[in-house]
Amino acid sequence: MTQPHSPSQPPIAQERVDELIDSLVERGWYVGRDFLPDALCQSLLAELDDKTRRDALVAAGIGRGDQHHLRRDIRGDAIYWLDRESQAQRRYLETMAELQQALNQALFLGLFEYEAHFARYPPGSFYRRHLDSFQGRANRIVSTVGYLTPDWPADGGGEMVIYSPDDDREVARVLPEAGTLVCFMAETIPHEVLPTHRPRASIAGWFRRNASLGGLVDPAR
Ligand SMILES: O=C(O)CCC(=O)C(=O)O
Ligand SMILES: [Fe+2]
Repeated sequence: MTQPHSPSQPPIAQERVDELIDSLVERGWYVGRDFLPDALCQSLLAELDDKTRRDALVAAGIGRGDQHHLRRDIRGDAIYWLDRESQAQRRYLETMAELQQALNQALFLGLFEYEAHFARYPPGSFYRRHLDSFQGRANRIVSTVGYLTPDWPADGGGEMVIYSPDDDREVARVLPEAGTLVCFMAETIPHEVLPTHRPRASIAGWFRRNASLGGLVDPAR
């Protein structure tokens, strides 16, 4: 019997990776439904639920380093940075490493690192429109968001809205349904999370290039 994700078997079909790359080139963003395996999403959600019960999540802030501060009027999620401690996390990170390799081969992006956190948005929370690359530190090159909550209803709120970088028009509205992966250029694609009506679980992550500032290597967070 074949294992659902045996190490020799790439978890994502090549056609899906090609589709993602084409869309990034054409539009700067990609939305893939059923991109992530169900069993993987279930394990990751169980892990996030467990961390939530154990109070291991921290309130998310904006900015990094000295500039980091809480702004509940801007974002209301709680996060946990991936630390490779579980099989499910390692599997997710392996999948992203494959994607990183494919992006580098196709687009010469020079991505060399990936950082990601679990995010839980409690009912009523949101993340206002923003770009993912911090000003003056253009080191987050490509963003990814993988959704973990199964059976998300059409009226559940919490959609991710993507805007055109050219004219600010809304170009996509994505239900945060388990298995969906969104990928976009971090420096140019404005996006937001609309207020959610139920607990919303995801993994947000960023492929980075190393940026050094004043001789210091940029810290990851
Ligand atoms: O969860 C999402 O849909 C997007 C989250 C986001 O934009 C972020 O964490 O930067
Ligand atoms: Fe974002």
